[in-house]
Amino acid sequence: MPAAVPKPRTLYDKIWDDHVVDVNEDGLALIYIDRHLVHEVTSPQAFEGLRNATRAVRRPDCTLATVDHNVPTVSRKDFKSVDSFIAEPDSRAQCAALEENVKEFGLTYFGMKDRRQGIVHVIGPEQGFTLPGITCVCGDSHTSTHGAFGSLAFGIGTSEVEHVLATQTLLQKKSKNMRITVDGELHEGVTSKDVILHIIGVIGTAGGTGCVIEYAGSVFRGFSMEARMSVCNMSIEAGARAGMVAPDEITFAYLRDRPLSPKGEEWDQAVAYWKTLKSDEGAKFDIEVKINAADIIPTVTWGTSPQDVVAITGKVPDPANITDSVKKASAERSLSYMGLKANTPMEEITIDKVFIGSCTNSRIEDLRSAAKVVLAAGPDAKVADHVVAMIVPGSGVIKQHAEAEGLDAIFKRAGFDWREAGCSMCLGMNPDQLAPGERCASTSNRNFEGRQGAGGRTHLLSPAMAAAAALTGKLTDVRRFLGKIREVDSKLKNKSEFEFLDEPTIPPAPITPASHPADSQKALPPKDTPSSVQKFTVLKGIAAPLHMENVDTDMIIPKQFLKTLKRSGLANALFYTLRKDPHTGKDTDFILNRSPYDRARILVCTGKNFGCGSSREHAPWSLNDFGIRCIIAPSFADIFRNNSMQNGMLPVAIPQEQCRELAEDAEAGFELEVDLEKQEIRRPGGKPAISFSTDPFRRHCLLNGLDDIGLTLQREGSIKSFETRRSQTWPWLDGFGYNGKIPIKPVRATKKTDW
Ligand SMILES: CC(C)[C@H](C(=O)O)[C@@H](O)C(=O)O
Ligand code: SF4
Repeated sequence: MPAAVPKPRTLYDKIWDDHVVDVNEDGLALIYIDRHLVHEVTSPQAFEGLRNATRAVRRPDCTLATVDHNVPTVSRKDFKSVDSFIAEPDSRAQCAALEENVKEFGLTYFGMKDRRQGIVHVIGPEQGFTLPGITCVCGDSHTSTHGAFGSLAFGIGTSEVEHVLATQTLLQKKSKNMRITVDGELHEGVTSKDVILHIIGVIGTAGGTGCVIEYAGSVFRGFSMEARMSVCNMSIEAGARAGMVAPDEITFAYLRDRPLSPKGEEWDQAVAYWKTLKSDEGAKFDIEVKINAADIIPTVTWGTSPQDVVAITGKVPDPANITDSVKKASAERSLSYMGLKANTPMEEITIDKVFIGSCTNSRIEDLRSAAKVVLAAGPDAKVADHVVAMIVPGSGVIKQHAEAEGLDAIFKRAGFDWREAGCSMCLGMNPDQLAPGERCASTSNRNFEGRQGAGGRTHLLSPAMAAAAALTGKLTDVRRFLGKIREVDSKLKNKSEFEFLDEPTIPPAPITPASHPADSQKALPPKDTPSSVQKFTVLKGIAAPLHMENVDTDMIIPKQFLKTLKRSGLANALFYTLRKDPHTGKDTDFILNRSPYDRARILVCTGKNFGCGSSREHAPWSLNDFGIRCIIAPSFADIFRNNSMQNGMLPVAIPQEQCRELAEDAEAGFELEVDLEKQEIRRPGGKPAISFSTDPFRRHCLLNGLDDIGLTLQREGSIKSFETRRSQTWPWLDGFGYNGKIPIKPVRATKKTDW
C-alpha cells in the first residue's frame, strides 16, 4: 500500500502538533509549554496557590521573571531597594511579593537594578528566551508579541499561570487558523503600527476571536523583527489569541548570538528545524483576509476601542451615519468620552501628552523612527509648549543601546522626557498617568476609557506619528516631514552590533535543589487532592441586561484594582467607572446599581465579544465576588472564557437574537434558571427553554468542581515522556544560560528601520 500523503499543515498546526502531550477524547489537548514569562501583577495568587498546595515550579530553567507594570520610570540613580523606591504601597507590595517568590521558588529574575529589566514582552525576545517553534505563555494578553518569531505565544490568566508553574503544561482547545495577507508596497511613511491598526479597522476587535492569525505576504516578509513584533503584539486587539509570522533569515539574524539563543552545533540544528516552520502549500485556513498594502496610510484611533481607526487625513466619524443601534450608541458614548465633535478633521485635534513606549513600540527601531522625525524638524525643533512628551524604552538594554546611538540627546534637546524602562503610561498602574480630560498621542495598544488614567483620552498611533504630534501639538500626518526625514537618515549612527560590557548588579537567583525538575515528583499531590473550585450545577436568579458590545476587561475592572495579592474582595471594583460618578464618587444609575439587578447572579449581554482585552483574571474574580456566576453573550474573548471556567463560573455563548430575548426577560425583572447538566436556560412564563453547549471536559469539571492542576498532575507519566523526547529532539530548549554565570554577549540590532 502506498504511504499516506501527509496533509498540508499551517505553521500553527505544526507547532501545535509538536507540543501535544496528551489529547482527551473530546479533543481538549494537554500541551507542553516551552517558555514562561512572569510579571508581578498576575503571579502573586499563582505562587500563593503553589505554596498552599506545597507544589514546586516544575521548570525553573524555562521560566523568566521581571517587574514592569508597577515600576516608576523616574531615574534609578538612587535605587536601593523596591521597599525604599516604590512609594505607592500596593505597587510596592506586588513588586516585593515577586522578589520574595522568585527567591523562594528559585527563578531567574531581572529586578529594578538589573539592566535587563523591562517589559516582559520586550526582554524575552531581546535575550533570545523567545525562539521559533516554541510555545510561550505569560499572564499577560500581549504575549502574542512573541509570535513574531514563528512561535505559538499567548496570554493566560492567573489560574493558568499557576498551572504552568506546577506542570509546565496547559489544557487547550485548538484554535481556528486565520491568515491575513498584506501584499504590495507600503507608501513611504507608513509603518508596521499603521498596518496593524488598519487591519484591526478592517476585521474589528472581534475579527480574530477563536483564531490564531498567521501574517503572510510581502509586507511582513520585508519587515524587521521589531516591526513584526509590533504587529503580532496587537493580534489580541484584533480578537485573536495569538499572531505569528513564519521565521526566516531575518529572524535567525536577529537571534544569532543573543545571550539565550542556542550556540554552536545546537544553533545549526535549531536553524534546520526552524526552516521547516512555515505553512505548507495548500494548507487550509478557516478564514482568509487579503489587504492591499497601497490602501494603508498613517492611521490613528478616534474612539475608545482599537477598531475605531481612521486615516490621519480623515475626520472624526459621525454617529448619525451608523444604522445599527448598539454600534451607534457606542460611537456616541466614545465621542462624548473623547470630547470630540463628529466631522472634526483628525489633524485639527490638539493633544496634551505624548507617550512613546509600551510593549508595542518601545524597541530600538521605534525610538530611531521617532528620533528621525525630531531631527527632520531641524536643530531648533522643540516639543510644543502645551505638550508633555515622554519616551520610555522597553528595557534597560534598549535604553543603553539608544544612548550609545545618541538618541537620548536628540530627544532631550527637543524637550522630551527620557525615562527608565517599564509599562509606564500604557496603563497607568505606576505614577505615569493622564489627568482627567487630558488627551494623549500614544504608541501603546489600548485606547479604552480610563486606560491611561481615569478620564484620560488616548489616540493610538505609530512612534513617528507620536513624535510629529509632540512637535506640532496636534495629531499630524508624519508625511509632512518626509523629505527632511530622507535627508537626516544618514545622521543616525545605527549601531548594528552593540556590546554591553557592564556587569549586572543583581545576579540571578540560584536554582534551589527543592525546585529542581527532578524533584518535582515529590511535590505531586495525592490523586484525591481536594479542589477549591466551586461546583456549577443549576443557577437560578436575577439576570441583569447589558446592551454593549466589546465589553473589555479594563471596563469590567480598571487597572487600580489589579494591585491586589488576593483573588477576592473585588465586588466593589466591578464595572467601577460605570458604577461610580467620577466627580461625586456616588453610585450612578448603571444597571448593577439598580434594584433588583444589584442582586444579579446572571449577566445577559446582547453585544458580541464580551471580556476582550487584557488577560486579567481579576475580571471574573470581581464578577464572582459581586455574585454573578454566569454570563450569557453572543461571543466571548478566549482568555476571559477560560479564566471564568477556572473559577467555577459559566460563560454561555448563544446567538445574539436569543440574548436579546433573555435580556427582555431580565428587563421585566424575571429570574432565569441556567442548568449546566441539561445545558439549557429556563425562562419565565412557560416560554421555551434555550439550549446551549459547553465543551464536555469543561462541563464535567464545572459540574464536579474539579481543579485542572490536580487532574494534570495525574498525567505525570505522559509529561515526563514528552520531556524526554523534547530533550532529544530540541535539546536547545532545556534550561538556559543563566544558571551560574551571566553571559555578556553582543546584542545585535537590525540595521533597517521600519521605514
Ligand atoms: C496586567 C495584565 C493582566 C494586562 C494584560 O493582560 O494585558 C496588562 O498588561 C494590560 O495591558 O492590560
Ligand atoms: S500592554 Fe502595556 S501594560 Fe500591558 S504589558 Fe504591554 S506595556 Fe505593559
